[in-house]
Amino acid sequence: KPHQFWQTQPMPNINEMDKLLPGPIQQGVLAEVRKDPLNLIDKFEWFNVDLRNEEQAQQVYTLLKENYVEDDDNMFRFDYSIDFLRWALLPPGQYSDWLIGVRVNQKLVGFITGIPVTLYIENEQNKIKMTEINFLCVHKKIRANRLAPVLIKEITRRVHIKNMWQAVYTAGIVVPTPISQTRYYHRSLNAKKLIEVGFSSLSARQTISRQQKLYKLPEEPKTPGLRPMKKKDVAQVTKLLNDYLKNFKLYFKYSEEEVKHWFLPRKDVISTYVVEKEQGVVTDFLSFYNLPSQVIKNPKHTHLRAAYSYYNVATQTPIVQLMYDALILAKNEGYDVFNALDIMDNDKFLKELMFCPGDGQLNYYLYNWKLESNMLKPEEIGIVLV
Ligand SMILES: COc1cccc(CC(=N)NC(=O)c2cccnc2OC2CCNCC2)c1
Repeated sequence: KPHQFWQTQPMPNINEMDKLLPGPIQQGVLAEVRKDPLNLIDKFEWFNVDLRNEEQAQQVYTLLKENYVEDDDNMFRFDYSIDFLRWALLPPGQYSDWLIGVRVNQKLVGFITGIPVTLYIENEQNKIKMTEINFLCVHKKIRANRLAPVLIKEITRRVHIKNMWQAVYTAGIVVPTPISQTRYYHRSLNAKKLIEVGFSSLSARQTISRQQKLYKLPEEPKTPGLRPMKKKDVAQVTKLLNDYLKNFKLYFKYSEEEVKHWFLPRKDVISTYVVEKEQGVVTDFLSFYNLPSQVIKNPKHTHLRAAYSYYNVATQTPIVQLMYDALILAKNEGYDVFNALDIMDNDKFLKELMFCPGDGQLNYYLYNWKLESNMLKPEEIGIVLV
């Protein structure tokens, strides 16, 4: 009974793990891809979301705000802003039919998205054009209709039509079959608020003021030459990023166009700071994205302001110092907490900078691909999904 849908999909399962050869699990045949959308139950209809359209963007925003991912104790729910969704879902090369909505009487009740990516898997030779899937959401009131599998099948069809046969995605839940199980960590920036919203709790011997002292940060960053990224830095940041990411077993290669899109600062969406040395040489950069959570029931606060570690490259500055500056910058931008996964080189700073482990995990998935190694260690993962 469990994973009724996922057992039907080309994902490695436990007992056939060793029989599968590395690479695609199923060979896709373009001519066999269904040309028309899957059938929907009566009154439900497909519609391609145009996020540039204010009204449609509002509909997506509201659906997610009220029905998207909550933490395990249902105290917080992600509250992605419209500006954030436009950043995340309108990258260079996006397809207009990969932002898929389902409507009933003009009301949005379901959503799923894909963006085109080129993923390198375990080595430079496995350079695969595929889709990055995200924002699978079904309205709370219609959860029993098995709509999620239909949304997944429909976006799979629209990806197959483009002659792409793999996908990458993450989820807090475990379904067949994670390629890596990463853990998330939190670093307190505003101890008082985290306790007031119930994100952190005090043990018997702890007090709010002791916590505030413990997590106190300097007013200003330490690294000389640290400043917000500008357009003129794009070429150097692209080189730093691509050289760094090839160390990992799962990574994207970025064009300058893509670095412009993903890293140039956007207020309340993405913050990127570079370290500029003499003669304008950029030796390091740090970045974090803004993903607030609605505090579901709290008399005093409606939102938790959270910064999420994005990509950080330290070639001259010690990574601990660079990330300590990231904490100071995030605090000064008004964040309450700084979150990070134990992927890439993050475990080099998590403990030293007093991050605490979260109560869940984030699983990475590859659709229709058997790895050479059964699982990847978190430190072998070089991609961050928003
Ligand atoms: C604090 O408010 C929350 C609201 C909803 C869920 C969670 C727990 C959670 N599931 N956190 C993460 O998945 C997470 C923790 C650290 C870093 N990135 C993360 O997820 C990212 C990447 C995947 N898509 C969601 C955002 C927390």
